Amino acid sequence: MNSASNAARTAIVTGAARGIGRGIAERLARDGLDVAVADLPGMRQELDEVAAAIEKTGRRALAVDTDVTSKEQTDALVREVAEHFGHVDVFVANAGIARVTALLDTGLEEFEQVMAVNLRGVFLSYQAAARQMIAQGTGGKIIGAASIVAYRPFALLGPYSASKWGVRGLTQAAALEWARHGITVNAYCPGIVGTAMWELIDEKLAEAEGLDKGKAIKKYAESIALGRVEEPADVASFVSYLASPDSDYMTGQSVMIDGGIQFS
Ligand SMILES: NC(=O)C1=CN([C@@H]2O[C@H](COP(=O)(O)OP(=O)(O)OC[C@H]3O[C@@H](n4cnc5c(N)ncnc54)[C@H](O)[C@@H]3O)[C@@H](O)[C@H]2O)C=CC1
Ligand SMILES: CC(=O)C(C)=O
Repeated sequence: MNSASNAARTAIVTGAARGIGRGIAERLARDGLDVAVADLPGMRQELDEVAAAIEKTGRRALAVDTDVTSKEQTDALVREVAEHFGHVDVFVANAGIARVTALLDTGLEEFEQVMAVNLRGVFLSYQAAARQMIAQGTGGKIIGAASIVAYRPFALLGPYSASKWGVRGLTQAAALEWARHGITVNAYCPGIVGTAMWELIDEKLAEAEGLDKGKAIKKYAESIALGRVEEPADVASFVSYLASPDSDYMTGQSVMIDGGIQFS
């Protein structure tokens, strides 16, 4: 990697107002990067709190309202960060949504909502980040949010699983095409992380399986070899590696970080 040399390296993290994205943003700041955090306008208060937490580490922060399903907004995010920090070295396309739905009951609108955020959003993010990094001539690190369901589906997460398989494919294609620019592209595949997303999944799965609230996540967590539900910090420490020069010889990979649910 040949990142911008004298200035601090910089990162953009989408879906950073809470959960895994917040964990990644704060971890990258502790690693010494200046970090721009992006999320939907409705998450502005939480996003400002994350920016304040980043500044407490001594690094610079920037909060930008961004809907990653919009090409205009995703391009504007990268442009604003490049103008503010001078360069973009790391882009973490973390934003995602989950919908719990049986395939036969899934309407087209719901299917397209999931694809719009989880796959189109990652495509637009990868594209905007790569264009900036190529223009800089510095190389860079592009990192996407996949999931263990990119390798094996969970019941009632069909469209979500398909979107994450898509992220795996996109990550491989981008890695191939952009290697000559010194850009590596990898994705992380968490398992069962205790965030707002799994609160929603638990509620819906419990409803579908006739279980009490909190019981579905408990049941699924029994398959975790390490015996505990994953935390955002577990994902963030792996993303810290992907964002660092230590991972310079790794590209095109979508790697399980799941406490041992799925062995590859
Ligand atoms: N929680 C889990 O168990 C797992 C999560 N993942 C993936 O990790 C990523 C983060 O997940 P969590 O933190 O658990 O979810 P979360 O629901 O807690 O946070 C997701 C964030 O993304 C933001 N977001 C949603 N749509 C957006 C859009 N169109 N534009 C910009 N931001 C948007 C939300 O406002 C929220 O702040 C997602 O891509 C998810 O699919 C993957 C595997 C497991
Ligand atoms: C939300 C998600 O990706 C899983 C595997 O739970």
